[in-house]
Amino acid sequence: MNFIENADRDMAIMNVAHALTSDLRKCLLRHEFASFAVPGGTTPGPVFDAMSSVEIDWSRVHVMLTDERWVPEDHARSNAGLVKSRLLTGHAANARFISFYRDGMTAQAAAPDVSAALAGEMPISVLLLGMGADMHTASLFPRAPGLKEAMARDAPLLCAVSPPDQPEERVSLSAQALDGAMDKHLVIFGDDKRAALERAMTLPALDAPIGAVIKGGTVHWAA
Ligand SMILES: O=C(O)[C@H](O)[C@@H](O)[C@H](O)[C@H](O)COP(=O)(O)O
Repeated sequence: MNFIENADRDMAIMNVAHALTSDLRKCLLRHEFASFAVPGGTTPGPVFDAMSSVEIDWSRVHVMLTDERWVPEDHARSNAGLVKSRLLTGHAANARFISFYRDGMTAQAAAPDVSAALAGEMPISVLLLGMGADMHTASLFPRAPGLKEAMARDAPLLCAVSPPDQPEERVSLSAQALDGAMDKHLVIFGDDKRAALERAMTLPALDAPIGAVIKGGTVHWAA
C-alpha cells in the first residue's frame, strides 16, 4: 500500500483527481471501456468536481457506486444523487452511469439483478474508496449483519447489508469485487482516520473491512 501525505486537503483532492483521471486515460488506451467505482459520503464531492472538468473520453467510462443507501436517487442521502450532481457534469456528463437503486424493490430483492448487470464491468478498472473512522469502506461495516456474506470469496458482486447505526438498508460491492480492482485509491482526511487505517492493517477483515480491499492501492491523506 502506497501512502501519500499531502500538504493540505486541497492538494490531496487535486492529486487524487489527477491520479484517477490518469488511470482512466491509461485504461482507455488499451481497452474498449473503463469501469470506475466511486463512494458516497462527504469526502469525494470535491474530487468529483475536479474530475468533471478533465477532458478524457468519458463516453467510454462506465461509472458505478461502491455502495448505495437504499433510497430513491432524488433523496438527499442518495449516493447516485451525489455522483450525478458532482461528477456526471461538465466533460464527465458523457459517462455511462450504472444505477443500483430499484424503485419498489427491497435491497435484498434487487441485489441479484444488479449483480448480473455488473458482471460485464468486472474487474473494476479504477476504484475510489472512502473510509469511516470505524474502518468501514463502501458499506462493509465491521461486524454488521450481512458483512460475512459480503466478505466471502464466493460473494455476489453486489450484496444487501444492514449496518446497525445507519438509517436505511444498503447495498455494497463485495470485498472481492472491490479488492479485484486494477487501480485502487483511498482518500481520507484527519489523524483519526490515519490511525484507524494503521490499526486496520493489524485486525481481522471482519473487524476492519478496509484492510481486506486496500492492499496494493494508494492512500491519499491530509491532516
Ligand atoms: O455511502 C457512503 O457513505 C460511502 O460510500 C462510505 O463508505 C464513505 O466512503 C465513508 O462512510 C466515509 O464517508 P466520509 O467521506 O463522509 O467520511
